[in-house]
Amino acid sequence: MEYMLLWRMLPLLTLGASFLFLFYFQNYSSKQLPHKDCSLLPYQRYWIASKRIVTPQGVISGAVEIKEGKIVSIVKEEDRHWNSKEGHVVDYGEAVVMPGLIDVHAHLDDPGRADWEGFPSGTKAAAAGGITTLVDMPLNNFPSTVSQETLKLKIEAAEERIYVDVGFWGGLVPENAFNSSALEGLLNAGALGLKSFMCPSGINDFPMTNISHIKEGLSVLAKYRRPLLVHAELQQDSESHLGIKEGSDDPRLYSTYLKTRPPSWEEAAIKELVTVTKDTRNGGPAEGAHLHIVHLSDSSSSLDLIKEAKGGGDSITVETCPHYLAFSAEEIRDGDTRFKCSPPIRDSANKEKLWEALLEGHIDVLSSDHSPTLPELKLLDDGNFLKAWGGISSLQFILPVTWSYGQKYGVTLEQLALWWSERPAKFAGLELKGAIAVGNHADIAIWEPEVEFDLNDGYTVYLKHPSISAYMGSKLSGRTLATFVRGNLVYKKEEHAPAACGVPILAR
Ligand SMILES: NC(=O)NC(NC(N)=O)C(=O)[O-]
Ligand SMILES: [Zn+2]
Ligand SMILES: [Zn+2]
Repeated sequence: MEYMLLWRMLPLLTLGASFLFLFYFQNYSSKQLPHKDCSLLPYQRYWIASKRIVTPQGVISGAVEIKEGKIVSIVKEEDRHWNSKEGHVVDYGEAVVMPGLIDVHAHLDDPGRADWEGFPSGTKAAAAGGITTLVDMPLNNFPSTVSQETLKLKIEAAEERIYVDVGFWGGLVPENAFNSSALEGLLNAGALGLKSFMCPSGINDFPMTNISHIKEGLSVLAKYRRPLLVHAELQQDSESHLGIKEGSDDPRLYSTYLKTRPPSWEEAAIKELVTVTKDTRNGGPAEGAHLHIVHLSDSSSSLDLIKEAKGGGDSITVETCPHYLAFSAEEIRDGDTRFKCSPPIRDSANKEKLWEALLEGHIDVLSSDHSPTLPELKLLDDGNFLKAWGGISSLQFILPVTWSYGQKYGVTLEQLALWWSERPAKFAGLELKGAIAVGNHADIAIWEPEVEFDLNDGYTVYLKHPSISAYMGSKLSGRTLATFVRGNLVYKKEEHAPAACGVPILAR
């Protein structure tokens, strides 16, 4: 009897199921397909033409065909038939068409301290600077991103509030380091890798790790083939930082701050790190894991240790930031705490050696380490370097800064693409990003290297607190004309697309 009833109900059940399917599918696809407010260009299929397109095979004159967010063909000028092909052509003339920048180290402070930066302002600034993907750091937001649950808060906070794509690093802290299921939960939830500090981070709910925590972290990451990023400064109790005398050393002098964090701190941290990166070698117990040293400042002994580890087959990379390449300690004016960061900006000889290492390929990638705060916490009036918040605000300017300060060293467009797109994409595991190549996301920055501008009050800065940026007041060259994220024109000459259509990037 019951059996008969089931048979009679079957058509009804099938109908119900198909409605459910249709409903789900429509919802799903409406989320996936960009709506018209995502882009300032009303085409799904079009060409971007220019005399200077930066591809992994070199700079070409020609056009890039984009269809539904992806690059579907790249045609050289001499093969002129793209002209006759269907589709709208946006001709940028002499402007440079480059892969969008990928910044693997940015603190957007959202949720919890969105008044320091926040997803909307941070990603608008990114788009205005030619950045198409950011990887957000797990600290300075509150709570810190150290668990599956807190990563979920990040993803929720990003929803419909990001103008470029954003991935997330999770935090490796003493609380989760020996708890592999907690770490796996965080990695399964989509963290692209983990980040830890070997010195106090300045954030209470993000305590520092020691080398045993780091070794444990690497062993879990090995299974996922994802990286561990480390802030490598290890406090040395000896001479230096205790050497400054309260009262006699003026806290408004940059040199006073410099003494508190000598290069020996970086060297000591890296010395410990390379004892565990041996495990990442082929056949080693943590093969598959990777260690990445963030924001290297010391270009002497610290760098030598990294080179040696690389030479031995350790899976290790290192980044530096535009501020270490642009500024030197001698130029920082008394009380100008906009320049305070850790590790500190060192002397000009150190800077020259950093450039050399970058040009020779010993430094792998560049990142902003955009780490803003409230202007009050920068103590600009006081100018006390010892008490001010450490962190440089730079996100919108990283391309013109690298380009402008790189002129002296003959930096090429291909090198910019390597340091800011190709290698960061590979390092963060972003398979469809980082190069203008067929099949990749159409993440593209259009900019004019020769156009100079003054970063003064008349310049439109999208960062929440422009006044704390160390670059305000400088003259730079390289203006962003337009930025495309997965084919959406998200930024064009001081205008953003009405809707925030960046997506969270989650590792699988
Ligand atoms: N809590 C921070 O954002 N710290 C940052 N501060 C800097 N770099 O001065 C960093 O990345 O270490
Ligand atoms: Zn750091
Ligand atoms: Zn940082």
